[in-house]
Amino acid sequence: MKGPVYVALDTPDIERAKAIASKVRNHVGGIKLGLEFFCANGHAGVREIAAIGLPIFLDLKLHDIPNTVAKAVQALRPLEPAILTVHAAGGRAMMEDAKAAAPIGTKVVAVTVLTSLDGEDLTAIGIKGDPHDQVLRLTALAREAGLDGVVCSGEEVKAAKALWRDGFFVVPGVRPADGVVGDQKRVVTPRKALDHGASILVIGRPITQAEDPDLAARAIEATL
Ligand SMILES: O=c1ccn([C@@H]2O[C@H](COP(=O)(O)O)[C@@H](O)[C@H]2O)c(=O)[nH]1
Repeated sequence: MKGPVYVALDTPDIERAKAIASKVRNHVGGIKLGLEFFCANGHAGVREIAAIGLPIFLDLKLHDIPNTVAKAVQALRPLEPAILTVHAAGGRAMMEDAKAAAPIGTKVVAVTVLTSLDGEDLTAIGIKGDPHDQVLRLTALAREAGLDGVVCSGEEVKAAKALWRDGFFVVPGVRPADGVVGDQKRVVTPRKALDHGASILVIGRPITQAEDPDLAARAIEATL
């Protein structure tokens, strides 16, 4: 695998996405495309970015009844993403059906607790316990459902990995030591996320909103 950083290209503007991808391509291991990009550009947009030659992580965080999610994954099959996300909160059957519908080479990973949420946010939506407990509960469920791994913050990845030695761990909410945190609440540095067991790091704004995205990607790479 190339470097562990997947750059999140969160923009509806395909030309901007292509420009950033081309600038940072030698200093990242892959490209993450999420809802903002996909809703604006669809399959054709994903294909254009994939033509740059880096693995594509399609972060659509699918969450619906099992049949609907399975059909959505089937519709995504021609894109053959390297990684695809569903929400673990969709339940075991939904995750099983998503995995069954995915292409053989696609890692299907489950979002546990969004890195933008803290304990208070969980209480507000009726989830007792802290993010750590909930991440471990959903990691165990994702493993039972036959998925490839989970998305969690760098604060939980060590414990999640202890539970699932050969799981694939995606860590967003990653900020360089002096980085702007923004809407993220459970944040660690790239180095710490890797030391604690992350398989890949998802980094968006610290790279994409930097004056020089290539320099920002290089600076992050140098800390790893
Ligand atoms: O729990 C999660 C799951 C996914 N994300 C996504 O990662 C990037 C993070 O972007 P930054 O600009 O580095 O904050 C973004 O695309 C999210 O949709 C996440 O942040 N947390």
